[in-house]
Amino acid sequence: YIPQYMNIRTSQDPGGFSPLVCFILISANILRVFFWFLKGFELTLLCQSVMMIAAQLVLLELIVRVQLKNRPSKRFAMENFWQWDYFGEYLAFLGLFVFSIATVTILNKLIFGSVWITEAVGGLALMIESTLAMPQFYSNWKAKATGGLSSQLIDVDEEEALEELYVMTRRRATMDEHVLLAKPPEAAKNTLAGISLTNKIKVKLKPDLEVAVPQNIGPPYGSLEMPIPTNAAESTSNGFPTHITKVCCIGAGYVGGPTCAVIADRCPHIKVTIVDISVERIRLWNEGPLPIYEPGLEEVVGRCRGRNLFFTTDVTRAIEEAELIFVSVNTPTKTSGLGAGMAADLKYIEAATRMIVDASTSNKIIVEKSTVPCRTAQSILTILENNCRPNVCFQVLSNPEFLAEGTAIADLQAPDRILIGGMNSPAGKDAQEALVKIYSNWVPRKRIITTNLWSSELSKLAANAMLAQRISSVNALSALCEATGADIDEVATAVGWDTRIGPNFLKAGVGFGGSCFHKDILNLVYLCESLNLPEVAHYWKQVVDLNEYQKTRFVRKIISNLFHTVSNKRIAILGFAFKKNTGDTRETPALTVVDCLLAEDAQLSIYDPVVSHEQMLEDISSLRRPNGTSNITLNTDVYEACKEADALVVCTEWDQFKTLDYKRIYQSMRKPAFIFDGRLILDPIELRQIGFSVEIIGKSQPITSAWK
Ligand SMILES: NC(=O)c1ccc[n+]([C@@H]2O[C@H](COP(=O)([O-])OP(=O)(O)OC[C@H]3O[C@@H](n4cnc5c(N)ncnc54)[C@H](O)[C@@H]3O)[C@@H](O)[C@H]2O)c1
Ligand SMILES: O=c1ccn([C@@H]2O[C@H](COP(=O)(O)OP(=O)(O)O[C@H]3O[C@H](CO)[C@@H](O)[C@H](O)[C@H]3O)[C@@H](O)[C@H]2O)c(=O)[nH]1
Repeated sequence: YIPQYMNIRTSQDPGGFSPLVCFILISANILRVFFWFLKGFELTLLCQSVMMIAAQLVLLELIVRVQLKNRPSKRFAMENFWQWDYFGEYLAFLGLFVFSIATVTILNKLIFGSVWITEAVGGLALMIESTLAMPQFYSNWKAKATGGLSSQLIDVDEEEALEELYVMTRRRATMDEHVLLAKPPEAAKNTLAGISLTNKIKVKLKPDLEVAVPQNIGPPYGSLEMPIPTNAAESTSNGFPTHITKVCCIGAGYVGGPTCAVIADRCPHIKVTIVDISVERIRLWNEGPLPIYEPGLEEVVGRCRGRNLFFTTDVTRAIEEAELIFVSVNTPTKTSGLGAGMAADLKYIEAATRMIVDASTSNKIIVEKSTVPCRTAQSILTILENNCRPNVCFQVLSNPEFLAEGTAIADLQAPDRILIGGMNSPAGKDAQEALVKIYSNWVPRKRIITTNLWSSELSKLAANAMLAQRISSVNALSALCEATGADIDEVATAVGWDTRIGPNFLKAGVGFGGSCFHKDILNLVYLCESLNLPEVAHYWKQVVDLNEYQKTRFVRKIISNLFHTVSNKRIAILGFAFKKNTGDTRETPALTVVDCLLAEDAQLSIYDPVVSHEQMLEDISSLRRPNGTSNITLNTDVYEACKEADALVVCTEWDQFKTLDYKRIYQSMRKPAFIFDGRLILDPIELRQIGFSVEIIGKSQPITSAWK
């Protein structure tokens, strides 16, 4: 119980350890002590009982003190048995217990002399002690993990367990079930113990096994008292700090905000300052509501803001004091000039670089977080070299970000890998090592990959291109499924079971959206063209072309099913974000659907649970349709959006669309009532039974035959 005590004291969280264990051991041993008076057994065993009572009282006192901080108060009453707030209340109960047993013992010793009463006291002690595993078993069974048991108690290999936790977290994240590793590393170790124990008793892990990581875990770890070092960081002979204590991030967007908030959360010893030129964005980061919607982000920011995480527009000061600077500004596709519509616009990268060099009076490590064309680091270095103050040096690293929106926090807390590219020089290696050390605070070392600069830059574009290529491949097959009668979900499952292919990222749909895939592939295509590799450029261009085809193919399907005209028909668009669990609408396929339907004179009512109406209006206005937004109604209630509609079109896979009351919706619609599922989330059989005419991407009408 000493490791148990130490764990609880360090994490200030009893985790899954049940205080009922203390109750059982104290009461059983009190009975044993009295049993000794009645039937004197060996003195050593009596000593053991006394020591156990003392040890459990010490442990209980700590648990009671810690748990009061983490949960609502519970009054001293029987219905709250052994969950009371104060240690004195437990002592009062135990006093009463001792008094009762003492009375029985004295009466038996002096008056009754019954062997039965003697044996009953001893037997009761044994019976109570034999239930020892029950409370812990119950609490671990409820949590589906053995959190609360110290790893020493159950003897697990923590390295191995950490890897298992990683794999499970990743698996759940890819299953789109949001997982928050909101626990401090120390407490997470308790969770790990549970996973290994589960393996030990050879229970096969279920894919949906709960990783016992409650989202709200009470006080932040890395306590508020932890000082933020003000002294200069340690430097190497190359003049670059190896232990970073102050980090700045330029760009408080979808990447900069969450990434650096997680760094601050996981590294309480590092001061993280996020800067942006947008005064409004910084105001929202400081005052809320946060400028971006990302599950779990509020909790992370809430834990660190004002402690070691700061948001400011004072760019110069933040750069000046930082030892390492992430550049996380936007790199959109160029809209005019050379490479318009294809090449990445690097004006924000250049502006940020010039801001850095102007404000720097000491050596700094610059980290490219933004997605950039291969060899951008060279341009950054050249600008820095030509403008730096005397005796000020820079190192440039490439550290692309692989988070996906909607699961950003889980992705950042348990990344598949961290990629760090750097120069192959002693100073370059030192700079890489400094960044490796930051990530090592929560990412296993073997998942941190170091490469040369250009490999790292290109790997980011390559990863996105290959992910998007999978979606375009499955979407191409979905057209074939509709033509042949095959079912794309069944095909994708069958194909994905091949371990060489794997099951992830094979969901057919209305086409991929988001700020990255489209722009990054075009960026890659432009790079190939500029390097005189037209065949390679053509190959990747097909991924984007097929995506455009898929979006318009879906709209054609809608129009042809609605008797080749949607003029003045009311169509409900369900979902406007580019994917679920985000409010981001950049490159959302919903906008293409809206655009095409407006071109056909349809009346659209749009509903999205997260995207703001202002954002939708801004996006739709950018289409510059002759009627503007007059054919659009924006709804805050999904049932209102569907009322009197001729058709529903699912554009985003929000979970709530799976459980709507479709009978009620059907009754409120014009007939025949159509549903077009662009995300393959609805049950066609159930909907057809209600009366809907259902069209789903990659699925054709069921086979008809006289034989049932
Ligand atoms: N969004 C994603 O999911 C994602 C994932 C991985 C990588 N990326 C890449 O990360 C980069 C950033 O993407 P994002 O989605 O966070 O963009 P974003 O538009 O949300 O944020 C960029 C921020 O940078 C600020 N900015 C621009 N120039 C600045 C300057 N000179 N000084 C201070 N602030 C400045 C902007 O005001 C904006 O707030 C892009 O290169 C993108 O391709 C994005
Ligand atoms: O099987 C799938 C998976 C995704 N999508 C669609 O693809 C788009 C992109 O989805 P996702 O990749 O999950 O989100 P992003 O936030 O765009 O993340 C991608 O782009 C980021 C920016 O570069 C990278 O960091 C991530 O690794 C990469 O997944 C969305 O419209 C999804 O609906 C599908 O249609 N089918």
